[in-house]
Amino acid sequence: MKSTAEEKQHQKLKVLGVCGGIGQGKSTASKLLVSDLGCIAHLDADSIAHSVYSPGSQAVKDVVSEFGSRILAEGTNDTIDRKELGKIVFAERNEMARLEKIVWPHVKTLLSEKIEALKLDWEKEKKDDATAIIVLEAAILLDAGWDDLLDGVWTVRAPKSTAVKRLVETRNLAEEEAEKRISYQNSSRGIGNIDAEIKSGGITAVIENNGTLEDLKESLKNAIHDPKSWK
Ligand SMILES: CC(C)(COP(=O)(O)OP(=O)(O)OC[C@H]1O[C@@H](n2cnc3c(N)ncnc32)[C@H](O)[C@@H]1O)[C@@H](O)C(=O)NCCC(=O)NCCS
Ligand SMILES: Nc1ncnc2c1ncn2[C@@H]1O[C@H](COP(=O)(O)OP(=O)(O)OP(=O)(O)O)[C@@H](O)[C@H]1O
Repeated sequence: MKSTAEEKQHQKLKVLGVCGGIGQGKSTASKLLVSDLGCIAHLDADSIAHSVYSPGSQAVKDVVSEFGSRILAEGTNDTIDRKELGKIVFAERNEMARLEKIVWPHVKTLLSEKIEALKLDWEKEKKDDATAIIVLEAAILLDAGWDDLLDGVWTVRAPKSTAVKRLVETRNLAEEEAEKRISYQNSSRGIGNIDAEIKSGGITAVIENNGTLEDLKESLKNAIHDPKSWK
């Protein structure tokens, strides 16, 4: 018979952070983890960040007071035009840092609430499921300091040439634009400095994504079952 401690360990619901640069495959990996590998939910930080900009919210007021009314959608005084805001912040790192300072705390609050709600639902169902995992996909999760929410942090990695090819083929981006977007994220933790993050324990597994979707699925499956992939 299992001891109570063993049982608890067995039933623990884990939160897995998936990071990686644009076009490397973090979204594909996160979806596979749920559709094929038994994880129970996929939270996407990009969409959660978008929901922070709901018209009239405190975040919108704070962003407008920082960047001015030029980032409001035409004819409104409470709705952010994300494309306009993007033009400013993607062009200049310091501008993005100002935005992140406002937005990231709101995103973290929403994330924590969503994770708590999923945990409560799972506890109620009392499934004896050793691989009950919530997946949080976020390119910037280490920079944002969300690792305290996580039981493991995996980075999905593909060679730059593969990522550029995939972005050109599937997102209709010009090659130069794809390269520019990849370079933009190179200074993010867990994207441009993977070896140092592995050494310091910031990243607990690297998922190579240079093959087929079946290869990616196999790597993810191995990582789920490898204790070294978890904190
Ligand atoms: C600048 C904003 C308004 C542009 O919105 P838009 O809908 O046009 O683009 P989207 O959000 O889809 O982002 C496009 C790509 O850039 C990446 N990206 C977005 N913000 C950042 C960032 N701070 N650092 C690095 N990459 C980023 C996204 O992961 C995505 O791959 C929006 O990206 C934003 O609010 N960014 C700041 C908040 C943030 O860091 N979000 C990322 C996850 S929380
Ligand atoms: N192993 C693979 N084989 C074939 N295509 C792939 C593979 N992995 C990812 N792709 C494709 O490459 C493109 C980029 O992948 P994905 O959207 O998962 O990247 P991402 O890291 O989430 O990027 P972003 O930061 O923009 O969200 C997608 O169109 C996806 O279908």
